[in-house]
Amino acid sequence: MSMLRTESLVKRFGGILVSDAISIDITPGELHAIIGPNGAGKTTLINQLSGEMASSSGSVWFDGADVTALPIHERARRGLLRSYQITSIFEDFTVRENAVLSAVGAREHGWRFLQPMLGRSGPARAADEALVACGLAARADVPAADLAYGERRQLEMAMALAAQPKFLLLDEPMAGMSVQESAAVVAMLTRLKGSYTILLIEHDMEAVFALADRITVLVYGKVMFTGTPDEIRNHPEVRAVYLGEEED
Ligand SMILES: Nc1ncnc2c1ncn2[C@@H]1O[C@H](COP(=O)(O)OP(=O)(O)OP(=O)(O)O)[C@@H](O)[C@H]1O
Repeated sequence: MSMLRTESLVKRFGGILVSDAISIDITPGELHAIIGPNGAGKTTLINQLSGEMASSSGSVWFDGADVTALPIHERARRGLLRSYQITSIFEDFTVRENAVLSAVGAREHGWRFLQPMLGRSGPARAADEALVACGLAARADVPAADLAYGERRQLEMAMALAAQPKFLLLDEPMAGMSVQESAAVVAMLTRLKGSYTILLIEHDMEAVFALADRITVLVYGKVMFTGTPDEIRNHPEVRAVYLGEEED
């Protein structure tokens, strides 16, 4: 059974075909990476999966249901979540308050309940677990405004996890990070692996090959190949078109 599946998904911008009949299939608990040269259509595909962009044709199936026609918030409510689409970080709130707010928001209780919720089991527990998973437990009581760039990205991820999604769409979570910050994100994703189903777009090939169960190579909007990291490494066409280009 698949958690997320697309059938011949197409996106056209005017006359330009950006997603060219993409069919992918992601199983529960899998960490699936999408790689491809700049402009291959990776971000467009994530936009189509999250619901930020309507598809020109084809379908998206999530958790057994056809969600192609559903708007972004309805897909999020069903547990298909893109990390940054969570409420933006509130600077004056502590790290923990931000995570609790996200957990409360996901349950559609609304804001005014934030204060009492901080002491309650459901959202507070989800928030604390998310902070531990993202390596931010020791920073829980720090105002979000005091976080370093890498920690802010970790908080965004913690806020997504606090909402207890079934599926996480991660678009370049390591972009703009230092080597140490990237290593912290790889460690975090390694801990999360298996507990969540994750689609990861990332240019850092070392991270992708360390983390992914399977990788899909996208070139000019088309799926060139899907396989395990070893299969990708040894695929002549992929090496020539993509990995070779990266080495250059
Ligand atoms: N709103 C838009 N209107 C017209 N063309 C677009 C639009 N969004 C994206 N494109 C085009 O679609 C193609 C794919 O873009 P996309 O950002 O999805 O690629 P990508 O693989 O994510 O690239 P990168 O690795 O550089 O982030 C590009 O040629 C881009 O110019």
